[in-house]
Amino acid sequence: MTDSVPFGFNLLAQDDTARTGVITTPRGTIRTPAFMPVGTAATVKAMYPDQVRDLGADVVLGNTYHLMLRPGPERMARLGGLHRFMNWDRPILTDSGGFQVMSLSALRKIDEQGVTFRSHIDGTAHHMSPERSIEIQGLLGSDIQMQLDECVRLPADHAAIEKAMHLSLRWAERCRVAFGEQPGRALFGIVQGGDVPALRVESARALTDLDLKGYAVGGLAVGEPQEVMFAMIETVEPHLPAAKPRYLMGVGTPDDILGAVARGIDMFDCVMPTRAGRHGLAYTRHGRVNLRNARHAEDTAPLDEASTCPAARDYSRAYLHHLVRSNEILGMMLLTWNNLAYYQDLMAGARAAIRDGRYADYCTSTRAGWARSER
Ligand SMILES: CNc1nc2c(CC[C@H]3O[C@@H](OC)[C@H](O)[C@@H]3O)c3nc(N)[nH]c(=O)c3cc2[nH]1
Repeated sequence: MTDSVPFGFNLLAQDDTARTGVITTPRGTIRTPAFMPVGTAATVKAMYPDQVRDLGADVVLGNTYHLMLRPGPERMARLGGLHRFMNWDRPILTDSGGFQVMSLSALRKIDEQGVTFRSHIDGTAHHMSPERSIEIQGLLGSDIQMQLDECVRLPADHAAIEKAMHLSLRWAERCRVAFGEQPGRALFGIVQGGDVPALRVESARALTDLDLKGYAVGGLAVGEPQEVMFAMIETVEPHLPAAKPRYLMGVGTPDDILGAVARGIDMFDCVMPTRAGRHGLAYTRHGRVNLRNARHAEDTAPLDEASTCPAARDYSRAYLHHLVRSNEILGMMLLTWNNLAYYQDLMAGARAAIRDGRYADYCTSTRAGWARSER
């Protein structure tokens, strides 16, 4: 990887508040709006890396919390870093680990210094400070690194949301110092503030003053209704620099993504397409299809004969139903492949529609296709 190519973002077109652009990194470009397949433990589950690339993904996610516990950051560095480890030579974005500590580990504590927790794998005690999170992401070789933050589950009281947002701001500053100057890599801040508009604006403005290379909207997709999520994006968007990428963490369904793109978001990650694939659920142009359902038992039609993805085009629903009912590994592989291909097709369609100034029509026709669902 060369640092000759600085991290950058070029806005190509806008359609109302929706944007399309290109993020440049030393390991390749990222077309936005972008969906980033989740590769938590150094693998996009049930997928080969070249399949992930071929279906159109420009970037995948790794996860600091999981990788710091296994195989460990120093070992990963000795092995040449995460890209070589997982045979993915394009950009990788890593989350900072705070969210997983709160959702996965036992016996955790948050204080000014950082998070203290016990591994959900072997119960060993760990401490992660903002500085250590940045050090770990550097040892992994991450191209886009996230600040350590405190994400509050909703609903929550105003005091708890404010306290976590202010702590996250102090941690953003410490991450910026620890990250230093790395031209080819990016540190993103994470806007917090729960469902309180004033706190959201305060967080966005303070992070913008740090002049980071990108901004995530965090603290959402944590149990709030979609309209609250959209309202918070609308609140924050005007206070984020237009020239920097915006990343909505952990989102979401195809409908969430269309709505968030319309409100100015550029990057998404979500376990939905991969996790649903492992549970027999297919995302298609015609809506969601539950292949476990007996009505597919003799349906010789594929999921989508018009798809370029072999998993959607070359296998009957009857066969997929059989694989899912038999809990066969190939069922998880084919449905994961189909779902990630569908998400990438959805993003490619959105990018083209924004370029052509017809994004509203694209959303209407895409949603109409889902309504014809449950074939
Ligand atoms: C699902 N909803 C949701 N996920 C979220 C994640 C994890 C995404 C990360 O969690 C992992 O997926 C579960 C992936 O590896 C991804 O990188 C968040 N991470 C941080 N640091 N801060 C947040 O405010 C935050 C909010 C989220 N809301």
